[in-house]
Amino acid sequence: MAVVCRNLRAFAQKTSSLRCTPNFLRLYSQSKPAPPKLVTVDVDKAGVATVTLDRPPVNSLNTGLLEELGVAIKDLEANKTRGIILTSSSNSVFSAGLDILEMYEPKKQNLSLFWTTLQNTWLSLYRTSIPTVAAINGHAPAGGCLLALSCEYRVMVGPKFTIGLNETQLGIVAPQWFMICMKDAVGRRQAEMALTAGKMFSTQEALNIGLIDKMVSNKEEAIAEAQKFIAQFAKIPPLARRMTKESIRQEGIKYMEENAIDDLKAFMDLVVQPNIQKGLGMYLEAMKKSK
Ligand SMILES: CCCCCCCCCCC/C=C/C(=O)SCCNC(=O)CCNC(=O)[C@H](O)C(C)(C)COP(=O)(O)OP(=O)(O)OC[C@H]1O[C@@H](n2cnc3c(N)ncnc32)[C@H](O)[C@@H]1OP(=O)(O)O
Repeated sequence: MAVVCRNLRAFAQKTSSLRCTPNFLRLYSQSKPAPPKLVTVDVDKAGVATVTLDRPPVNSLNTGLLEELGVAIKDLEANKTRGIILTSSSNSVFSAGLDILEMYEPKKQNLSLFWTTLQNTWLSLYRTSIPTVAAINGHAPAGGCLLALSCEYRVMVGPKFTIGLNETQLGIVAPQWFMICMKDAVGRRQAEMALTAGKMFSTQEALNIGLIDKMVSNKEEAIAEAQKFIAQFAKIPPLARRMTKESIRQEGIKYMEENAIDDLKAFMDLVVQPNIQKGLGMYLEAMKKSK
């Protein structure tokens, strides 16, 4: 027993002295790599932040990405950033929308956290006082379109990408707050037509109905247009701007503040339905087969 204790003491001394050596730090950092960041933030000299979704291959929105995006927006607000440009690290997809794997055969707790994180991050983006622009450099279906719609201005790379709230095509109904965002951008009539058909718009079609504000031919141009949009606010008194944005977006903000719990319950009840689970499984299979 005494020998065991002595050995343990020797080992403890050895490891505690090892703890600070470069070798130990190297070994420790090798065994515990930091998880890759799913959202990166670059602030330029003018104080404008480019927030890049970076979850290959398609930036599907899982809890981790949504959480990071929410934290990034809060940090940028605290740092008085002059503008946010939301874009993607992919060359062909802005975001594929909600991560279907978060909804397929889920644990109740995870599902609830997923939806609550989506609600909170959406509200942070939708109501932030910072000017926001989506530089949409790829396809933006469903939840991807929602993120773009939550910004104040949308510049999209064309002509080959598509955007829209396609939920009815998947046999589901877009939540009310998704619909409010579409109405905000294109008006009630166009929103009704787009949503009931679950239409995915080409870049040119999206421009025609006001779903996007500008079509450009590459990401660099999209970022330049976004910077131009943000620059105009340098001359506008910030309090007046903030209050106007908050006021004009009142319907969506109020909806979420008053209905978050009911919205969560409706989502949780729906997703666990056997027919929805079966549909999600088939959808995932179909996506794999279409490769
Ligand atoms: C169907 C949802 C029912 C849920 C019921 C609850 C209802 C409440 C929620 C209502 C609101 C829902 C909002 C949503 O956002 S639902 C998600 C809708 N999104 C889509 O339908 C987009 C699907 N994806 C695509 O169309 C294409 O992937 C895309 C055009 C974006 C890109 O095409 P590309 O050819 O470049 O890439 P692949 O299709 O080969 O995909 C690569 C891999 O990524 C996987 N993938 C794609 N999209 C998703 C996704 N949304 N979630 C999870 N995984 C996704 C795809 O399977 C490939 O995986 P593998 O490499 O493993 O095969």
